Amino acid sequence: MIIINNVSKTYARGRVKAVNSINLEVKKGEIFGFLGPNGAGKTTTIKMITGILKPDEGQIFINGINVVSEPIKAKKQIGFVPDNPEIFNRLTGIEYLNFIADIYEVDGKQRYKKINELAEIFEIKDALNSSIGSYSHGMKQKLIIIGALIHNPPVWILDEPLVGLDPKAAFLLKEMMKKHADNGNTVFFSTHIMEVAERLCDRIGIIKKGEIIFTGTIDELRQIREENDSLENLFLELVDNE
Ligand SMILES: Nc1ncnc2c1ncn2[C@@H]1O[C@H](COP(=O)(O)OP(=O)(O)OP(=O)(O)O)[C@@H](O)[C@H]1O
Repeated sequence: MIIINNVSKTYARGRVKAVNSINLEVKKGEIFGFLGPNGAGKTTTIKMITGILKPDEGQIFINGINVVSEPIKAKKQIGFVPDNPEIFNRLTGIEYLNFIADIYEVDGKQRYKKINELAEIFEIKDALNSSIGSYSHGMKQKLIIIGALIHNPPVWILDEPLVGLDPKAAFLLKEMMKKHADNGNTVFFSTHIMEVAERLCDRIGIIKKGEIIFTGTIDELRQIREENDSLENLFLELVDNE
């Protein structure tokens, strides 16, 4: 479960208000899509949820753990896939995964099982002994996803996870996200594409210029957007973005 209470964040010494007093609650068993156009504040919010950035105001709890006051404990709950897969090019895939498994104190048996299972699913087993520098964008992304899930985290946070993945890998990841939520866990992901959210999410939140302008189901969005011009325009913008 993720709780975001009145969270704000500014950049450039307060000149850029990236996130403005947002409130969100994502429950266990739920896939939550965080939607918004470019520059809306999605990545900033995700960086605060994962403890990379500290909110200027407000609090964030992951399964009841305060991200700022108990950062290590909170991070153990989270599997995080960032939007940019630029990672340690000089390591081999398996060195990277072992490094991540060491940080999360995953024992040998579990890491072997998880790496085997996920590398098989994403078809990068044969590449694990090659250096990451030789990987394509999609392969790096798959490696990051495996690394993010190696410690079996209950809460998945994914920043634009489907961008750059081939259709088969995107399908597999979506299936994994559904299964994870069906097992009673939490999945939070950002996207700027309405269609992705429509197909995958139990609920969505829409952020625009740092403010949450809608939370609810896709059906609820359909009902109210006809009466709300600004939401309707944003909806069309997000659909056009595809
Ligand atoms: N390090 C930074 N310094 C100054 N301004 C920043 C910084 N990072 C983000 N911003 C600004 O904060 C706002 C929110 O950016 P953010 O990256 O969170 O949006 P986003 O919704 O993730 O966008 P995108 O879909 O393009 O990734 C934007 O106006 C952006 O220009």
